[in-house]
Amino acid sequence: MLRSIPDERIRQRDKNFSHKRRDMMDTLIEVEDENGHRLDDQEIMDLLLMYFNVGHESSGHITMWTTIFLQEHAEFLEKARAKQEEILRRRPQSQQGMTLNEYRQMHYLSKVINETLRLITFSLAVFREAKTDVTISEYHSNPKKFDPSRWDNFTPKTGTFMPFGLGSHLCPGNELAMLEVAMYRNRMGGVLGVTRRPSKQSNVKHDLTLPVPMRLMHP
Ligand code: HEM
Repeated sequence: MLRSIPDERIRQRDKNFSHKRRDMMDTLIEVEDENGHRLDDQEIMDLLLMYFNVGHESSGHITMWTTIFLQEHAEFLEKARAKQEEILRRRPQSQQGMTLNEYRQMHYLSKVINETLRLITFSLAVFREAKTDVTISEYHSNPKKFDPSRWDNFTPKTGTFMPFGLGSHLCPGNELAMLEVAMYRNRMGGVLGVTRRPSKQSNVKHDLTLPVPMRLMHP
C-alpha cells in the first residue's frame, strides 16, 4: 500500500501532472543530501510509515487516556465540562465549529491533557545516550495520582516534563497534537473540546463508557 504512494506520485510528476499545492511527498522525492543523493523508494516508505505512526497513533493514544482519566474522575470531568459550556454560552449563534481563540481559553482542559501526558507515554523508547551518569528522581509529589490541579500556576523546570522530547529532535507535531486531543469529539458533541451544542433531547450526562479491555490497561 505504501509503495504505491511514491510510485503514483512519480508517475504523475513524469506526466507533468500539476498539483494544486506541493506537499510533503514532493519534498521527499526531491530532497538531496550534500552529495546530491536522493531518498530511494525504501527510505521514502520508511519515512511514511514513521509519519503514520507518530502522527496518528500518538494523539489517538493520548486522547484515549485523557478520556479514561476523565471517566474515572467525575469531578475533573464536571470541571472541564463547566468550562467548556461557559465557552459555548459566549459563542455567537451564527458561529459554526470551534475557533482557535476558544481553544486558547480552554485552560482547564490543557491542564487535564498535560496531566495525562505526564502520566502516560506511548513512546516506549527514545534513543539517547547519557554522556554522564544521571540520577532519576521523582519530581512531583504523589506522582502516580492523576491531578490536573498540580498544573495550577505551575511551570515545570526545563527537562522535568518532556512528553514531546527535547532538543533538536523535539516532536514537530507537538502543538498539532495538543489541538487534536482537545478537539476530540464524542457523541455528546465534545466533552474534551467544545465543537457543537449538546442536543436538548439528550439526558445522558457523561457518555464516556469505554470497553473493558482499555480499563485493564490502566497503569
Ligand atoms: C500526543 C501526541 C504526541 C506525542 C506525545 C509525541 C511525542 C514525541 C516524542 C517523545 C518524540 C521523540 C522526540 C525525541 O526523539 O526527542 C516525537 C518525535 C516525532 N513526532 Fe511526535 N508526538 C505526538 C504527536 C505527533 C504528531 C501529531 C506528529 C505529526 C503530525 C508527530 C510527529 C513527530 C515526528 C515527525 C517526530 C520525529 C522528530 C525527529 O526525529 O526529528 N508527533 N514525538
